[in-house]
Amino acid sequence: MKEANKIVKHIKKYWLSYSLGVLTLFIVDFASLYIPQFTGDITDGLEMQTIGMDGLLNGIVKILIVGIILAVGRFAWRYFIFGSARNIECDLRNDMFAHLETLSMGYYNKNKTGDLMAHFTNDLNAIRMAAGPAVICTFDAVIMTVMVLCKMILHVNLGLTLLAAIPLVFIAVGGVFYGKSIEKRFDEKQKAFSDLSDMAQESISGVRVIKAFVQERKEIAAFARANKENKDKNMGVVRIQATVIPLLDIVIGISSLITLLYGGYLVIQGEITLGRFIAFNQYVGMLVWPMLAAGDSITFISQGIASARRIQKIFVEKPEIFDGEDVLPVESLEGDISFCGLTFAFTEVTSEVLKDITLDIEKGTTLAVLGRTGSGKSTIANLLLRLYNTEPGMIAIDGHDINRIPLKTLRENIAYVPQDNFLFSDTIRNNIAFGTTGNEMIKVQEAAKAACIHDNIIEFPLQYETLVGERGVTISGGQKQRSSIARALLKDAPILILDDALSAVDTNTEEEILSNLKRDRAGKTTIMIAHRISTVQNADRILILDNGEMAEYGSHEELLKQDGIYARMYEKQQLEKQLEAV
Ligand SMILES: Nc1ncnc2c1ncn2[C@@H]1O[C@H](COP(=O)(O)OP(=O)(O)OP(=O)(O)O)[C@@H](O)[C@H]1O
Repeated sequence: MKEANKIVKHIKKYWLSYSLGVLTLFIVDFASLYIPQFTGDITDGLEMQTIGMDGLLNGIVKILIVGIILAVGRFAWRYFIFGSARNIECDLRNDMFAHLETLSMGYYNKNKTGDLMAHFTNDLNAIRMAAGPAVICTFDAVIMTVMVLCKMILHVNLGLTLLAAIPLVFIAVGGVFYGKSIEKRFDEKQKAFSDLSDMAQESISGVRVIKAFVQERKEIAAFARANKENKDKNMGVVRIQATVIPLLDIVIGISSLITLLYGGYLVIQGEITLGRFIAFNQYVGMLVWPMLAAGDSITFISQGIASARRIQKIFVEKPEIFDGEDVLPVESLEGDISFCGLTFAFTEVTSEVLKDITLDIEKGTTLAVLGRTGSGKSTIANLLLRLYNTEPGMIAIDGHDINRIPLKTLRENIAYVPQDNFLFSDTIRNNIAFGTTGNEMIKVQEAAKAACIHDNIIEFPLQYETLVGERGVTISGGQKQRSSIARALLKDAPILILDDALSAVDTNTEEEILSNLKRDRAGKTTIMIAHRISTVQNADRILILDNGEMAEYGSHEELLKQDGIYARMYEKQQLEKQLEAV
């Protein structure tokens, strides 16, 4: 039950609401026992002619009062118990989301989005069922059965009650096997649902690629396979439930027949009155629900445990990147960066992506990073943002080891334009203002102007209030890229990292953005990852990475003199320029 710890913590939080719910449930169950008794008394009174019209009305009023208690009570227990279950589900969902936000990139590299989404839907739903309906079912199955049996013994007959109780033994034994089996099948069902969610999520996100490569049929077939697997696993659960419910009905039916036979015999023998016999049959009827509830209770609890186990796997996941005990009380950064023998591999089993990089980026200067694809350029950006850990002493900012700078300070002092230019499903204005506390229009517009996107935005009918679709599909790739630059510029941090941020703009716009950057970023540090010489040639220092190594390092002029990789790239791109001009 270790898996249920998080849930137990939340159940404790709502103990008062649960207690009120259980108390009203008890009152309802207890009060409902009086209806058969009052009905039996009226029957006996009428048969023996010991009651008249007054007595009959009196009996009916008693039944009515019990009916009102039942109506109010049933509202109250639903409100308290189902309400608590909904609160627990809501709290757990918040906890899960907050926990996921703390997890490092390594976790997201290993886990699929669809799978995580399934935890938020199906698993939390199963936990809610275990925290709500299961509580009622378990209470009814145990307390109601005990109360009904007591009433049967005290009010009617011990022998008859023992006979009626025999099926309960079968149900109790069968329930143990049923619970184990349903838990296993439910786990498989949830896994199939995760895979299906993942498939749907990937296919919808990648729909443009699918269409461009005319792969719709293949995707449809793959989806159908995942969907069938999901259906089959669901059928596994349905089959076992479908077997158990008729079995319960049979057991209950046999029990009713036996009690009818033996009870009828007792009436004929004069050992019990007809009224008691009628009341007894109503009590047997009242045992049907607790028996069914026992089945449901086992189902809900088993499924809840399986889901709690799956969710617990997320909660035990520890963030790899966090502030250590030796964290320094640094609240702001200037932007002096130094790499000292920076060597990095993503995992212990993969090869080194960066090898022995040593250089300084002084505050207020611009470093450009060039290199073939896969040479490690973006990795440098990831390491500066501490999305992955580096060994102590390899990266320092303002003389502080990066691992000792508080994460909040580090990331607040770096503005970053990622390569994928992710935009949220929100207005352009809010997207640009994402990294700041307000969304003051003047500031948003200034940043948009510096990123050369303002003129495009004001052409949209809703201008800055234009909604950007999921992943920014309603605006062009270049516009998305420049909106992303504007977002970073508005943050106005001491360090700016542009990861291939000018790849989708024409050379004129590129020139304009670069000159705006020079003006706005004076005195601040900029790291510019690029593929084009035109983007980097005015940078103070240029680093050429080759297979993770520092192949060349210097200013534009120095690198041209070296007549190496950079000089060749320059010549090639000059040639291309001339050809374009022709
Ligand atoms: N999360 C990761 N796990 C393992 N390896 C990774 C991961 N991310 C990148 N790599 C590998 O690290 C190497 C460097 O990747 P990086 O993204 O830094 O290259 P890049 O120079 O920025 O390339 P590009 O110009 O194509 O953006 C590549 O070989 C890549 O496959």
